[in-house]
Amino acid sequence: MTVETIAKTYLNYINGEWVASSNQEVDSSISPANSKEIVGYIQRSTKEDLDEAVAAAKIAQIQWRKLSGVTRGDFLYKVANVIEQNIDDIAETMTREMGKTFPEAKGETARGVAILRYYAGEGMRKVGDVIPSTDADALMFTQRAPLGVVGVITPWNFPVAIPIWKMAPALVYGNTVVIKPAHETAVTAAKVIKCFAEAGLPAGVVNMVTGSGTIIGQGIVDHPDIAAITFTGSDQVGKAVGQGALARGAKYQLEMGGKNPVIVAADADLDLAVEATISGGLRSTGQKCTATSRVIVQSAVYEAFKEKLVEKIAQLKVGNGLSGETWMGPCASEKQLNTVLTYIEKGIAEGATLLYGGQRVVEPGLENGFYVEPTVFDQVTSDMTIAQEEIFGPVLALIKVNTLEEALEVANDVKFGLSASIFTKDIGNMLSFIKEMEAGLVRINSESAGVELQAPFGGMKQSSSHSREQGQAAIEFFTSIKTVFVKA
Ligand SMILES: NC(=O)C1=CN([C@@H]2O[C@H](COP(=O)(O)OP(=O)(O)OC[C@H]3O[C@@H](n4cnc5c(N)ncnc54)[C@H](O)[C@@H]3O)[C@@H](O)[C@H]2O)C=CC1
Ligand SMILES: O=C(O)CCC(=O)C(=O)O
Repeated sequence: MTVETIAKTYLNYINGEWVASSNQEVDSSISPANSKEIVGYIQRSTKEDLDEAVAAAKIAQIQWRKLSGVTRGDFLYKVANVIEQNIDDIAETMTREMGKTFPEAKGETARGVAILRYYAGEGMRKVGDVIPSTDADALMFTQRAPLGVVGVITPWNFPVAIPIWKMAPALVYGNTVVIKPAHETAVTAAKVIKCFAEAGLPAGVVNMVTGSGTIIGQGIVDHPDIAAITFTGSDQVGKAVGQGALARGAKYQLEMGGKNPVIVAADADLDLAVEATISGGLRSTGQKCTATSRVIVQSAVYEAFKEKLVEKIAQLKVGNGLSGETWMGPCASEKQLNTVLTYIEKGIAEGATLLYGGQRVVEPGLENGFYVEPTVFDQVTSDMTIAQEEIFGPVLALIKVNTLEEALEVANDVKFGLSASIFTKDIGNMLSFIKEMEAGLVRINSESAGVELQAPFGGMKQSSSHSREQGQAAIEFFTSIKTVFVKA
């Protein structure tokens, strides 16, 4: 039976008003824990809706940029407070809509609050430098100017934190925003945008248009009045977004895939390494761009590590993320489940040994959800598809190496370079890893996932557009530098 009675319809937010799409069409957002459950109806918007949102953002920017950073920051403090008041509802919606467990969803929402407060404070920090001029009578300094309207295109895996870590800096530096959230998590996004509305932001400063990637996402890429685009999502779409933006001279920032390794050195604390591999690889059902997916283990401890890993994984409870007993929820969508199952089949076909899991979970109560077992492959080699491509699911590939040099070679043998971690007690190993590892985040004795909001976040190689988000790094994308020369 389809549970439709509680499903509400969520509207676009344009110029301070909640409005239906111009074609009156909606899509249902279903729960991955039970595909019969409709979480809500969301607008299947048109190019005209996007045009309206961009026009509103463009007009609103004229006044918004004139406010002081402190005043803009004050609005963000208010948004943070409203989200905090609604944290349980937002987190529960996130769990119902994309499947991650309620504690993870609540943690992510709290992280959104902290990000807002961080960037609210940013409104009081310096926005330029004084630089000595060769002319002793002149004053030369830099000033940060906003870009204009920023288009924000976000994925479903962090439906609260990612929109906020893009919107908060965009706003505090004087830009206005049009966001197109992932369609899979548009109800959660609408609840977040409602908090921006309740905080009293002026009309047009934040606008949300839901819809397909090909119409609304592509519309943002092509729109002449959108000055900059910030994107997180797949490698393939990200590259197309970058090309489209470049073609019309818009600024762009891309965060895309990862194929993150953990190296377990012969001297590692194996219990710690096992915990971190499980947490980094399987939390959020492996659907993080920072998730651990390759586990590169020195031969001296390979068998012992493997045994401990499988023993712990066997204890993980898969189920509905709203149940207190659940450790791992479903994949976020049927498409994602099928992607994961296809990669598992490829792993087997290419000769890896399936050590644990590998099956869809269809036990009573879960048969209508997109559940898959946590999965471990043994005897993986670096050339296999499961060791090269981003799976975005709870699949770990164990790779045996003899030396640390070999471990680093394998760790770097992918096109991505987002996050990497090593477990070792040896300072020499740590220093080699920090120096040689081609990744934007290198972590010692800690899992590959988990980003601190006050530090730069982004990848090397093909994981990003070589830019960084979050912390102080955000100012580089969301502003332009003016060099000012004043001669009295
Ligand atoms: N790095 C990350 O955090 C993420 C990576 N992924 C990877 O991507 C794979 C596919 O997931 P999807 O949700 O399909 O990612 P996607 O890249 O298709 O979607 C990300 C965002 O881009 C939008 N989009 C789609 N087509 C577009 C276009 N032509 N122009 C502009 N925007 C467009 C989507 O509507 C969504 O808002 C996953 O299996 C995973 O490997 C997915 C989500 C997040
Ligand atoms: O590891 C994290 O907390 C952030 C991951 C992330 O940014 C992503 O998956 O898109």
